Formats: sequence, structure tokens, C-alpha cells
Amino acid sequence: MAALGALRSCWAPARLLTGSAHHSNRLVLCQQTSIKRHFSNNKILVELDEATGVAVMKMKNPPVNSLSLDFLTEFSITLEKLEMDRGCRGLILTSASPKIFSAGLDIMEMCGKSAEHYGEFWRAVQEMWLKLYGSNMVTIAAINGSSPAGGCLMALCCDYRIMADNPKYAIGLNETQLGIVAPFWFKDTMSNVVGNRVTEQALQLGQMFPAPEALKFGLVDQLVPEEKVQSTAASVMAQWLTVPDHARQITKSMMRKQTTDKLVNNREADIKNFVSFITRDSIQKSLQVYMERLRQRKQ
Ligand SMILES: CC/C=C\CCC/C=C/C(=O)SCCNC(=O)CCNC(=O)[C@H](O)C(C)(C)COP(=O)(O)OP(=O)(O)OC[C@H]1O[C@@H](n2cnc3c(N)ncnc32)[C@H](O)[C@@H]1OP(=O)(O)O
Repeated sequence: MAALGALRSCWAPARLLTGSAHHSNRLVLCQQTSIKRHFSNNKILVELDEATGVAVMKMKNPPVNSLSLDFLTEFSITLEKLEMDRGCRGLILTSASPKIFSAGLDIMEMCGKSAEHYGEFWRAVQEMWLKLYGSNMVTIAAINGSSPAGGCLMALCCDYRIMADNPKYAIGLNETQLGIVAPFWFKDTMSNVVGNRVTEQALQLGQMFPAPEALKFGLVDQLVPEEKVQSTAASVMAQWLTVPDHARQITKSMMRKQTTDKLVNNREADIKNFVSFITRDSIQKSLQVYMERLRQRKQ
């Protein structure tokens, strides 16, 4: 993949945050040493706490964390790195800038480009989903803003979702509102979380659920005040990590394998289907109209 070559991620040297010792005549007190490894690239900030085995991954792709080809590539490579790191057992996924968790797939990647580009883009979307949904780590989405379509998919891939309790923030698979269709694996991911009936209605309507509604329908597991999203994610993570890894991982895989296998066994056909759909004049027109509406709303 050409975009792989563009990888700009790097390992920063380990940083000792606290480690000072206080001496007195009778007592030597050592503060707990906490080593945090930072490895970030242009669009993703990662801090791995070696003491807890928890990595916090912050998406940073201004202005709205849209999932461009570059972003998706960096995301998948970062995730792969964490997956291979024996010191990392849990991942908290969040946004570096509150208000928007992720605006979903970058619409500009699906407009006015070549069939080859669409194919490469879609493969990167698949790869992100396969890696996140299939992760062996405990994954928690700390949803600190709105999260339409592909952003909602990312949150749904996680094992647990904590959302900021703000009715201005909404989450959902709104693809039909753009005149496009959520593919079967988006649908399956949602249906595995909230069930078939809710998914059927929400997908047809392209429904975006304000945070309180999202909780009511089980799209998220917990609402907390905005300033508590990260700390709640950390304490939920600590609970999940009390379960032995091997037992939890086998269980997770048992629950998800049928869903991931459906895409693994049909990847090329799924790419072909996407390319033939997105290159239709009527679909290109729909996306342009949607982008225009977004711009006008802003004005
Ligand atoms: C066979 C299968 C076929 C197809 C399957 C395809 C599946 C698709 C999945 C998707 O994820 S499609 C993307 C869906 N996303 C959306 O609908 C989100 C649209 N955006 C918004 O609702 C809002 O922008 C917001 C995320 C709520 C943020 O609102 P805010 O008021 O804070 O910002 P603003 O609207 O002014 O946007 C700033 C800037 O960003 C551009 N933008 C927004 N979203 C996207 C996006 N998804 N892709 C690319 N660009 C996006 C927006 O146009 C503004 O740009 P500008 O400053 O140049 O005007």
C-alpha cells in the first residue's frame, strides 16, 4: 500500500514521570514509579502506562477527526504496534479535541477521485475495522463529542462505551442521510450491540442519537459529565483488566469471529461493491449536495 510508506510514527524515549525518593533519618519513602511511553505520529497521540498496561489513544486530525486514508493508515499501524506490545492490555480510544469524537469517513476521500483511490481507501477502512473489532486488548471508547457514521462504527467496535452527558453530542450510523448505505459489517457491528430491531430502524432513518437517547437504546453503556469521561474510562478499564486475559480474549473472539469472518472471506467483493457504488453519478451528486449543506449550515 502506497500510503504505508507515508508513515511518520516514531517511538519517543521512555519518560520517567515520578521517581524521587525522600530521605529522613529513620525512613526512606519511595514514590511509586510510573513509566509512560509516548509514541505519537501526526494524527494520533498515544500514551502507554507501563504500570497499568493501558494505552490512551487520542485522535488528532483537525478540524473534525475525519477518517482520511492517511489517518486510517496511521491508526491501523498504531493499533498493530499496541497489539504486539506484550505490555499493553487495554486501549482507551478518545479524541484529542472535545466536541467531536470523529466525523466519520472523510467524505472528500469519496468524492471526485479515481476508482483505484476508492479501492485503496476502502481497504484502509476495512483494515481499521478488522483490527479494532478483532483486537485482543480491552477496548473502551471515551466518546467526548459527536460521532456520526464511521466515528460511531469505531466506538461500536470497542468493548465498552462511555459518552459525555451532553445532549448536543450525537452518535449513530447516519449514512442514509448522505444517500449512501452502511455496508453489512457496519450493520452487523451495530446489531451485535443494540439488536436487530433498533438497528433496522436506525439505519433506514440514518438516525443520530443525542447522548441520552444513545444510552436509552444501548448504543452507549454509560453517560458521565464531560470532565469525567477519561477518569471513568480508566476505572472501568481497571475493572475489566481484573479478568485473566486469555479467558476474556477467547470469549471475545468467540462472540465476534463469525462477524469478522464474513468480511475476511469477502474483502475483495466488498471493495468491488464499494467502488461500483461510490463511482455512480447519482451517489457522487448526493455526496456533493450533502457537503454543500454542511457548508451552508455553517454560514
Ligand atoms: C456500499 C457502501 C457504500 C458506502 C459506505 C460509506 C460509509 C460511510 C461512512 C461515513 O462515515 S460517511 C461520513 C458521515 N459523516 C457525517 O455525516 C458527518 C458530517 N459532519 C457533521 O455533521 C459536522 O461537521 C460535525 C462532525 C457534527 C461537526 O460540526 P461542526 O459544526 O463542529 O463543524 P463543521 O460542520 O463546521 O465542519 C468543519 C469542517 O469539517 C468538514 N467536515 C465535516 N465532516 C466531514 C467529513 N465526514 N468528511 C470530510 N469533511 C468533513 C466540514 O465540511 C467543514 O469544512 P470547511 O471548514 O471546509 O467548511
